[in-house]
Amino acid sequence: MGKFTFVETGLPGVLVIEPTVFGDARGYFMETFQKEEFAAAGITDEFVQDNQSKSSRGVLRGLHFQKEHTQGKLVRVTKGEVFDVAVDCRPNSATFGKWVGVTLSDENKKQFYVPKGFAHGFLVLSDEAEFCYKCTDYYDPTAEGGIPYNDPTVNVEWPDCGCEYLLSEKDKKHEPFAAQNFEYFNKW
Ligand SMILES: Cc1cn([C@H]2C[C@H](O)[C@@H](COP(=O)(O)OP(=O)(O)O[C@H]3O[C@H](C)C(=O)[C@H](O)[C@H]3O)O2)c(=O)[nH]c1=O
Repeated sequence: MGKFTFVETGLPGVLVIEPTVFGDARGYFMETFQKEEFAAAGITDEFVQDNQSKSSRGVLRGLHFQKEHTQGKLVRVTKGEVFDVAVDCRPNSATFGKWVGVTLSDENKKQFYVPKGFAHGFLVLSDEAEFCYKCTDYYDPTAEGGIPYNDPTVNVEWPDCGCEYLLSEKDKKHEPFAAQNFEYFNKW
């Protein structure tokens, strides 16, 4: 009996995953990853690294990718709420430059799968948010890349978070999407 519902999005390969939650008088239990079920849904790459970050309201981390060791990511929120975004950066894709977003929260317990070849980022909508994710390749700081969160070509429609955005210095300096050559994603 499957414990997950896999929901397609406007971008092929990008999935929203809804776990079965078993509630009782003590609280709840849910499985958050299951190799066989995820493989049957097309998520077959092995996860090799887990990450966790905490951010306050208005923090916007992204939109990031790795040019080498490009990472597929299975993301979820264990506290608070974020608007999570994936951008297709694969030049040979029919949805190149297109984005999809989903609200992830500890309430809705939804997960989001961002495949290799996509940029990823999120905006925190709650006072604080804890963000946990699995990656299909290792961190490689020499391969870091990104696009501006407000890139005019991609045009992500970020929701109101009730305050100014807080970005890292790195995230203030990404080259525009249209100025970049994403040939390293041709093979995904
Ligand atoms: C990503 C990463 C970072 N770090 C170190 C490097 C820095 O000293 C510190 C903060 O790194 P950074 O500012 O790149 O963290 P984020 O802005 O949250 O970056 C992440 O943001 C978006 C949402 C992503 O999808 C990526 O996983 C990643 O790019 O953690 C590591 O040691 N390992 C790692 O895998």
